[in-house]
Amino acid sequence: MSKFLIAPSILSADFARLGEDVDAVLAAGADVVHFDVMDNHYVPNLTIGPMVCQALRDYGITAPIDVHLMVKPVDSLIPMFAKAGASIITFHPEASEHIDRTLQLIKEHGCQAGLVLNPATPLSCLEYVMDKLDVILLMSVNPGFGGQSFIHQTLDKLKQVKALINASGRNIRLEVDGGVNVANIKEIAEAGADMFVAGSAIFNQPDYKAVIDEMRAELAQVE
Ligand SMILES: O=C(CO)[C@H](O)[C@H](O)COP(=O)(O)O
Repeated sequence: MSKFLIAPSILSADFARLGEDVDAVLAAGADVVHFDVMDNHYVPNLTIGPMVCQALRDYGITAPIDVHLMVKPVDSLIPMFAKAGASIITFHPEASEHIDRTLQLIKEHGCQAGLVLNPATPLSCLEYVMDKLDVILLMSVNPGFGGQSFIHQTLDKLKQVKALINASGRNIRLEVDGGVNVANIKEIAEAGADMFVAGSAIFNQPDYKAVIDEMRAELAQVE
């Protein structure tokens, strides 16, 4: 398997036929299902919860499901998502009263744990918890909606986080989410990302395989 993971955001999938659409994007070569959970409180939009995650598992989806919690508070949803089949659970530090406790809770429930940093969230929130992180997700748009443009300053932030990961000596995935597409994925990988969330760039095209193949071709130039 490539060291780079492509994680289509189902925020841009066809919710009326979600199982089928997720199946199609995995058959087209995606590695991970990115599952955006919004509560109309932490972010100004409302999406899906643990029942939909369970429904995807019941439908037969076996790929890792990467649950991105854009909710506040977060802790009560963690056991529910773990039970519903989440593989990775990430949350925003601003949404948890006790970041260390929330990370531990995710791990106690058998999932990989990660923090999500909004474009203006400082890197200081990573201090003291690097040892508990499996994933660091940098938002390259402000969270809440698909189809926004990539915020260019994220490239510098990626480089800084990559240096922190290298210094920690730990195997932490560096994920990026928002405005990722065929034209910029190479530059994002060069800045240090190894997991790429893309919603509209994939689901808004008729041929998912063609887009994912193009993304892989760009990434192959970095590997
Ligand atoms: O978390 C998100 C928004 O909060 C989405 O995952 C993200 O924006 C992906 O959508 P797109 O690739 O269309 O930008």
